[in-house]
Amino acid sequence: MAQTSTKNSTNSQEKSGDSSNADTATGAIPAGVTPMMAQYLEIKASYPDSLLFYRMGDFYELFFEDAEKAAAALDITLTKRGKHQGEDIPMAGVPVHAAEMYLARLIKKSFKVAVCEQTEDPAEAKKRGSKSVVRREVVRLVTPGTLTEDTLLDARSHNYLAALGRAQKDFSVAVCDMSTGDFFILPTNARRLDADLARINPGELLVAEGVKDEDGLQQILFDWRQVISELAARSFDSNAGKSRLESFFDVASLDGFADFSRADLSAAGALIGYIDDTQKGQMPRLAPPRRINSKESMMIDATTRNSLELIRTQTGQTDGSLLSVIDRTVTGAGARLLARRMSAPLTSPAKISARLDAVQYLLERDQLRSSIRSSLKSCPDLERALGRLALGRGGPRDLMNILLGLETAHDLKTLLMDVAETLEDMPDNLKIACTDMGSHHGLTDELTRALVADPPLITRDGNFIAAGYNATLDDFRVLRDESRRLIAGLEKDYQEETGISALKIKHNNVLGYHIDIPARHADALLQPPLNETFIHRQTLANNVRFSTSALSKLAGKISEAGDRALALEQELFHELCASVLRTEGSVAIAAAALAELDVGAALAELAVMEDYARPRIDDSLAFEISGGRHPVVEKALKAASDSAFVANDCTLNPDERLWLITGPNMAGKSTFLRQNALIAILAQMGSFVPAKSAHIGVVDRLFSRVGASDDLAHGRSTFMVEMVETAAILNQAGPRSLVILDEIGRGTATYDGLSIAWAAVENLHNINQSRALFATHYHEMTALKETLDALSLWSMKVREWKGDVIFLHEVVQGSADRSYGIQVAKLAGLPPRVINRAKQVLDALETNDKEGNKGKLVSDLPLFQTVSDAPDTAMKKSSEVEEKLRSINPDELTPKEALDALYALHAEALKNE
Ligand SMILES: Nc1ncnc2c1ncn2[C@@H]1O[C@H](COP(=O)(O)OP(=O)(O)OP(=O)(O)O)[C@@H](O)[C@H]1O
Repeated sequence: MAQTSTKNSTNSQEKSGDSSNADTATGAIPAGVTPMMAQYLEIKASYPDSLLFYRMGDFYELFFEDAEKAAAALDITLTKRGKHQGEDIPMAGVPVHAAEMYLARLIKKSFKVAVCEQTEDPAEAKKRGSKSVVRREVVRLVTPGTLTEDTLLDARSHNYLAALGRAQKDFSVAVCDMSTGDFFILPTNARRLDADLARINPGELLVAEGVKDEDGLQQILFDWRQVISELAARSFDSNAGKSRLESFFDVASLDGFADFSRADLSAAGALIGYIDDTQKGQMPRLAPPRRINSKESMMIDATTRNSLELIRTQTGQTDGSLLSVIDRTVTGAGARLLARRMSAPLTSPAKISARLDAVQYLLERDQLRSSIRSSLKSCPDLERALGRLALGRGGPRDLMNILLGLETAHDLKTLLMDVAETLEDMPDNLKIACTDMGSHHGLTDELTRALVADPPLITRDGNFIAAGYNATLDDFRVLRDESRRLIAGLEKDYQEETGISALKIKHNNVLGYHIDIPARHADALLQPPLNETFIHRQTLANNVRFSTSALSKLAGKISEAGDRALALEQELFHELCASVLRTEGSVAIAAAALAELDVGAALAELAVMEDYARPRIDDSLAFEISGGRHPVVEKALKAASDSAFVANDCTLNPDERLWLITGPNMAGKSTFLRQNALIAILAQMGSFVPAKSAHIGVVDRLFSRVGASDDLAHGRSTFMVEMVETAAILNQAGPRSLVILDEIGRGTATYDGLSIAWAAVENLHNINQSRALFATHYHEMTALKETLDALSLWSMKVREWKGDVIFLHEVVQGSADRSYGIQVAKLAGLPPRVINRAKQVLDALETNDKEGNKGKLVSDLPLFQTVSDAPDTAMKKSSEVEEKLRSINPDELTPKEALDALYALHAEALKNE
């Protein structure tokens, strides 16, 4: 709803919108500018790139260009408010109580919003003079990477703020999630940067001014242009960064955390500086920075992630991605951890096995797994509640969430310890989780005593501290409640005294407590003797209102008791927050342990429900998948109750590490290629895999190029995109890599395409020596078998039946003899005329090819020959139907005969299909 009113504005001068030249706290004002507008312009000048939400009473108002942008983005009314230098001031406004919703929409559209609040009481401003303006300050800059509110965030994914630092040739990306406190630093280099950014997938990326236009970086950063915020180069100074980190973590040296490079310090310093700027000094809780060695995880570049549809599909949906299909987590934190693991599969067999051990343990214990999952289901988001409390944006419900989360941790720890004979029986990761869930009795006891069962979201109205927790609060409340009882008594007394049983004591915001009687009884109270007690306040159409000194006294007591109770509750709230934050480190560790358990139990559940097997991961170069399946395609087939998914083996051992796969379109090549890449990712992230068995020598880099499309934003054609991506693979892949290539060279002339594909396979085989799957339509390439030892030929099995093709989706040894392109085109519904013509062309091409006489083709197949000389049967038949139709005279037919004729024609038409 459009909101344009300025009701409840706080200061008469602000409302007037006149062009007085009065002085303000902000200094001299140019002629024709109101004091309020002068204040606005001064604040706005510091935030040129943000929309300024300027607080006016119950509204945030936007002016000038900001108003125009916000009105268009939010679909709210654009109106005018006063004049500035003779021109109307465009204005739009949003109510404060609904501001979060509007903020969410603006942030989604990549705006930044500076929230400017009134920071003094209007009464104070008035003391400075009737024309003074209420002091206002920007209290927060809301940007895509600095969100903490549940309403602005997706519970199941991280929202990362990242900063790209650099020192000479070294790069580093510092990353944090302000809502959870996660903080890590990823050293990288120009070659890995693309993959590392894709792994992080930041909601906002901070870079130094000008960096995004530099050669080499331009291409990589182009994909992130929507989320880039440019900062002055000095924000990335590594010395300043070091000091900032030391002061943020309150340490004399950072050595205790890790050995940070200059690039790390540059990135992390810019990140902390930006948080400080946007949060106006109200800093979030951040875990000490972990320095991650990117070699510890499988390198997967942006194109590969995109083509494999890991977290999102190529159209940007979460539904239909690998993550959506395997995610059985029951908490937001668990879902975020699972996504993190999928984004960065491990490369250490020992660490992978440790994760798999935990999954297996929970897989073998149905009862334990189900108890863990049902207890986690009702567990609130401990990490985010803690994050909000640390930022001073939390409320009583967040305290309750901390309590419930810690109680769940305690229950789960007990559950796990009960099941295991000794702690030693448990796999290491679960043992660590048990320890991490810790013991927080002191805090949970305190919170249990302090909080009511269902506390409100915010502290404003009080009533969240339980009775019995604080004696003084209890006293205030008794007083408050007692006074209420006294009001009821007073009402009764006055009814008796006046003889008016309709007399009521009511409360409203204008008069406070007052006596309300129907107008017909009013006279008695307006005359002696009652008018000595009852003081007239207000006459309405049907009611008259009075006050008395006794009532005013009582009201004063009530309000005082209420105010004091509220103030005390707020104080207690801050004390409780402080207690939580004193142990924030261990609460955060417990939260992480809960997420770990959720992921372990979810992957175990997945393995049981979907019949996944535990993969064997080691340092060899093996890749042996037996009975592998594609989890997403399998699910889609199940949902459509279509035919069952056909499982396939894949063995890329050193002596046959490159599979060349031929077969028609639609036969399942892409599915097969992708499923093997997905199995490698699932295995190395520590999940069981959709296969009968899997033995994988750790894959350090995964490359996938499956189908390309135009990249208009980059100004690249399909073929160019394909070549850029292929170049990246051939330049970077090594023996530990897994490469998936589908139909390289398709986008250009046949012989060019074939030559490129040919050379690419030779390079993969001889130079890269990677484990690779290469699908192609070029049957000529099967000749490579003669020269490349480790290449083996495979094809997709199909069966021909009455001229149609049936896909068996089975990968079999050998090469395909034909493409079946025309049969597939027929299945796709190309008109029979075109299919028949294509068959003719194909026959002619094949004959001429055999005779080595391509030039003859054009003369054999003049353009319109088919239509004139050899009208295709389908066309001829439809003429017969037409002729029959023409011979019918509808006027002469009985209804029965008409129906019979219709059936006959229909049957004829079917025959012609
Ligand atoms: N193993 C399988 N079992 C059952 N159905 C399958 C299997 N593999 C693929 N399919 C089905 O066949 C369809 C086509 O598969 P896919 O896209 O992999 O074929 P393709 O050979 O790569 O075709 P194109 O060359 O046109 O891309 C899939 O959408 C799926 O419905």
